[in-house]
Amino acid sequence: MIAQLIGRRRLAALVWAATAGVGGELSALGLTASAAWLIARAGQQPPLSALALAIVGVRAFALFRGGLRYVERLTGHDAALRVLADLRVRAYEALRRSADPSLNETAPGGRDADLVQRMVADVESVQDLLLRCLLPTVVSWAVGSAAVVLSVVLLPAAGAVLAAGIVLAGAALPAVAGLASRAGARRVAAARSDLAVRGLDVARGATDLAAFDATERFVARADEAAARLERAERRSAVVEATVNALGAAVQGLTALAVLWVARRQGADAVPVTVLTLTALVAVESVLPLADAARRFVELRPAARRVTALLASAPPEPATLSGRGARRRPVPARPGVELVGVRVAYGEAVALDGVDLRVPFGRKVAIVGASGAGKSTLLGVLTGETPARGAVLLDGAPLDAYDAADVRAAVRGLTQDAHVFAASIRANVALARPGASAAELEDAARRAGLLGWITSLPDGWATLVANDFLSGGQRQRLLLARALLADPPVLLLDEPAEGLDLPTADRLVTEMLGDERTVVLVTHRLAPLKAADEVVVLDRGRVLQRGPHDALAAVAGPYRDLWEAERLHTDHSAGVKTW
Ligand SMILES: Nc1ncnc2c1ncn2[C@@H]1O[C@H](COP(=O)(O)OP(=O)(O)OP(=O)(O)O)[C@@H](O)[C@H]1O
Repeated sequence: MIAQLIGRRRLAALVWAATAGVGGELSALGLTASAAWLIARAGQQPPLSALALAIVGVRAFALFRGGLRYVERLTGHDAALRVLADLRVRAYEALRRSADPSLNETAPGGRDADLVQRMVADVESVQDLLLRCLLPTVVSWAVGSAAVVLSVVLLPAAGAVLAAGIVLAGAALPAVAGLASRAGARRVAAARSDLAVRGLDVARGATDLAAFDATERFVARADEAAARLERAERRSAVVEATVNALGAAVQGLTALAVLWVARRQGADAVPVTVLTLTALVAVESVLPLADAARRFVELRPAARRVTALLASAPPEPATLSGRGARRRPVPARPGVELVGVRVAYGEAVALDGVDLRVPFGRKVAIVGASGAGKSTLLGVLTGETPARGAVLLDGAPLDAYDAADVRAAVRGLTQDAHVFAASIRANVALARPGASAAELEDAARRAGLLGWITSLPDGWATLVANDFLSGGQRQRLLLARALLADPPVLLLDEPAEGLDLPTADRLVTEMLGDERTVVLVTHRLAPLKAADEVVVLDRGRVLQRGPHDALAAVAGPYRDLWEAERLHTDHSAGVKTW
């Protein structure tokens, strides 16, 4: 897993960093051992010349320790950042290929912003995996082993004791820390998500809670979740502190045991001092492994997700995007077509064998109950929603074109369109940044928005955001943006949502009078007399298709919907006039 994340190009840089790290820590060990030898030997008052080598050794080790630790930090961070930079590109490419409907028809799900965000966080966490898990593990084990070898050379029995201490502190404790951390992290994550959900309920539903006198009850629920989180975090902290304390105890006991064994074996004061202090430093050098194990447990799921993403992305077909690949230009008046299109989100099937042929200039309305698959169908036409079956633009699959050209040709007002916290002008002009004032005004007028804009004190410069607008204003602003983009195939998902019925019907009728191709999703049927074809979807399947009048004339789901709408409209009109 780690080798796949690092990639062969950066392996050498990491090996350098690990070598510098091992060198730095071995110098620290050497410094302790030579200083211990120097102090113990000096106590025996030998001639100064007998200490000369040790004095040079202490100085050299001190210099090497500082220098090599610096080199390790520098090369380690440099290597980790380079690995990260490579990984970002590889992950992005893999994400793009996985989400490209033309390349991967088996993994529908769309480019979900949350998923992308999580993937960014996952990739970032690889840096910690290298710097806080991989390098410390290599360095700690190298230094621990070197200390054991040195001790065995000086006194085999002391070496055996040190080896036991190192295995305890460097393997057993990290294993316990890792297991405890996994259980603790699970408890904390569950408690944190529970608190987030309950906290959001209180914040977002404040008005409803106040109206139904339920604020206290819901705040108490959130308090309970906060207390649970606190308990879970305290428990994790206790486990962590216990592991740290055990580490310190193992370090002290190992040094004492080495001292005892060395004395019992009748060793001289000098080797006893060297062995004891070496044991102290050697066990200390493996203590960070407990923290590395905890972090590894935290980071492993993210690393697995990144590895799986890199492994799962289909290879880029050379004919489509290889260097110099020639893509078809999108004609000015393209038709669109779906053949046997199927989209599934896990077990749930959103579209099931849908065929739809829309020659240029045709106006098609998609109707059906909530969840029937209408928005999914629009997503498939733009190429945003991966699908099985064929999605054709001017008779050729979408992957025969540049993705940007497809986006420019087939677009409009979709359900996930967003109003940015910016001026009205910036929001509308997003579709065509170079648009003239006249073009902006024309789009706003057609969307029924111009009157409102000119009535505002700051006009086009008025700052807006998703939350500041009424449903109807928001929809018209997004429609103005879609109209300014002026695509040959215009997709409209409930463009008149939030408007009063006469305005809504007028607006939709006007949209259906355009010269371009229009694919419209709507719950309102009255204006569909102006459509060439109405497609009735039910649970992802086409139930009926044909012109409005023909469908309304025969018994079936469309006539039921139409009669229900007429009844409702007549009733509303009656209530109003009465
Ligand atoms: N990103 C998604 N992940 C999982 N399921 C999804 C996703 N998007 C849509 N679905 C499911 O696919 C089905 C079709 O959804 P779609 O949004 O296309 O319906 P719709 O006809 O546009 O509904 P509405 O009229 O309520 O907007 C629904 O069952 C929905 O729950």
